[in-house]
Amino acid sequence: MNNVQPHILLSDTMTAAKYVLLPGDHKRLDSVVPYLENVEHLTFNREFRSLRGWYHGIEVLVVSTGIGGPSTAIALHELYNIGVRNAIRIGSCGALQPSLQLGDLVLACGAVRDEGTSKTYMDIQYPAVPCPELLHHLRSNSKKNNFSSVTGIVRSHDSFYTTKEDKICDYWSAHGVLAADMETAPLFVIGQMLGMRTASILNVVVRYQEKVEEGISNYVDQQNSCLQGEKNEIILALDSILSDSKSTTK
Ligand SMILES: O=P(O)(O)O[C@H]1O[C@H](CO)[C@@H](O)[C@H]1O
Ligand SMILES: O=c1cc[nH]c(=O)[nH]1
Repeated sequence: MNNVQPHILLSDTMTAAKYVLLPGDHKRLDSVVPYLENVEHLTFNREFRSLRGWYHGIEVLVVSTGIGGPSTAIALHELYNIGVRNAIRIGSCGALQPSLQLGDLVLACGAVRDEGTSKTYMDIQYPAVPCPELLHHLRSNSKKNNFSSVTGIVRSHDSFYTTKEDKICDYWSAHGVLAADMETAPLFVIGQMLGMRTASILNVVVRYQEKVEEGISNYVDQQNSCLQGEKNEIILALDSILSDSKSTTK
């Protein structure tokens, strides 16, 4: 069967992986390479770049989703079509709480659906939540590795530069939301609808009330502890895949 998917350009003849890591930025694939064996770079079309490798004998795909819900939804559908059933986002985020430091990891136990993509799939009453077993593995492996992480609700959004951003962030901060990204809510909702197990790890790259452009520029320039956070989230995702593959409860 030749089922090459139109955007990610992968087919089920190219990989038998059941697990995928999903960074937004395609450059983050290079940071995953040192942790995998026998890495093969597969495809690169639009924002979707892919590679596969092995972690302790488990085949793992890594596919970038680009920025935001629509491209993430496309990647998820096409990954489902080639047999992938477990997706862990390895993303970046802006903190919504002053206690969060650069490089801390946020493990999402739910996401505010403040974006358009998940709403086109499912009524807003439907919760955006991860697979409980995958979240459990993230939490226990974070503890084992001694990573600085916190579990809580995140907010997924569609905008960066409206005049209302500060107000919106303060509102969700006051209601205990930990951090903001753009893909976690659609990942959780659409994953659930497809029958895929999902989880999301977010590396803090912008402090609460810091200018978002400055935080992201520093991350892009690889100037700060965000890079350690990025390494930690990759190790955490891979160790959790290993735990999950050994688990009898899935
Ligand atoms: O670094 P990634 O994984 O792309 O995640 C975050 O960074 C992008 C914005 O700069 C958005 O995609 C947001 O969710
Ligand atoms: O504030 C931020 C920072 C990174 N990514 C986001 O989505 N928001």
